[in-house]
Amino acid sequence: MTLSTATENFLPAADSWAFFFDLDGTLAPLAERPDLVRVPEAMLGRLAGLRRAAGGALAVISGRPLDVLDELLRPLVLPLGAEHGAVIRDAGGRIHTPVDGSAVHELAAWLAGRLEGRPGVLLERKSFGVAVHYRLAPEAKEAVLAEMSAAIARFSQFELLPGKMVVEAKLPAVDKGRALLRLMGEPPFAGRRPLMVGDDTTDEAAFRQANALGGCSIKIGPGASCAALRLGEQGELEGWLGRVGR
Ligand SMILES: O=P(O)(O)OC[C@H]1O[C@H](O[C@H]2O[C@H](CO)[C@@H](O)[C@H](O)[C@H]2O)[C@H](O)[C@@H](O)[C@@H]1O
Repeated sequence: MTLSTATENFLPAADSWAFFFDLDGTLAPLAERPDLVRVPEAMLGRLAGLRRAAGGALAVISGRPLDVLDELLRPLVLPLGAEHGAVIRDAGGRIHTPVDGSAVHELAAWLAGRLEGRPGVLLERKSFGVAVHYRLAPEAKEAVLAEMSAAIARFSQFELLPGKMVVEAKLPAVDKGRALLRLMGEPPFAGRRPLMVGDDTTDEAAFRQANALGGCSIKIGPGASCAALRLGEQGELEGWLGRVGR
């Protein structure tokens, strides 16, 4: 039995599980630039159906900022762990920001100066961190890593988080595992078993947390992972969700 087959056969009951999804590479296919990403209509429909079946126990935990997530998930308004959990919107719509991100403006300005004039390297500013993308300039990977390491040495309240063709600076006190734990502490998530679905190294903390809480985790695509199950590629998720949401 392949791991994908094991996932096919894993159909968590919507009335006793809580569902957590990463966005880029999970709910939406990756794109050349962050602003080109769209969550397909069919996927939005699946999420809406599963949310109904799960009594609202469905959230997105992503590196993206909260306003961007709302835009990408429209018309759905979901509980969110945005910016890797630095910004949490609970099921009641209340926003929690558990960390102090005041140094981020200085960090972003410093990085912008260092990276200026590098073709294909994109700096994405967030409220609690900065992402530097090199998907359009893969040859710049080492230079981006060097600049980000220099940034962390200078702004030591931040740490590096490598992702897919991106290096991020984020606050150490936040990760997707803590975001999942926080959301699981309240209705309608509390008392259920968590399932986390993601595709990237940035999802590993949430996979670990979901497993530790007696739940499960699904990694999309190749690469080492602590996830319990696997889907071969992003395109497989929508069909699988259709079977779970029934
Ligand atoms: O936690 P996620 O929802 O997976 O977000 C992780 C980062 O995703 C975005 O970057 C990634 O997707 C881009 C669009 O497909 C792609 O161009 C880039 O190479 C990927 O790294 C987003 O821009 C970041 O803010 C997120 O942290």
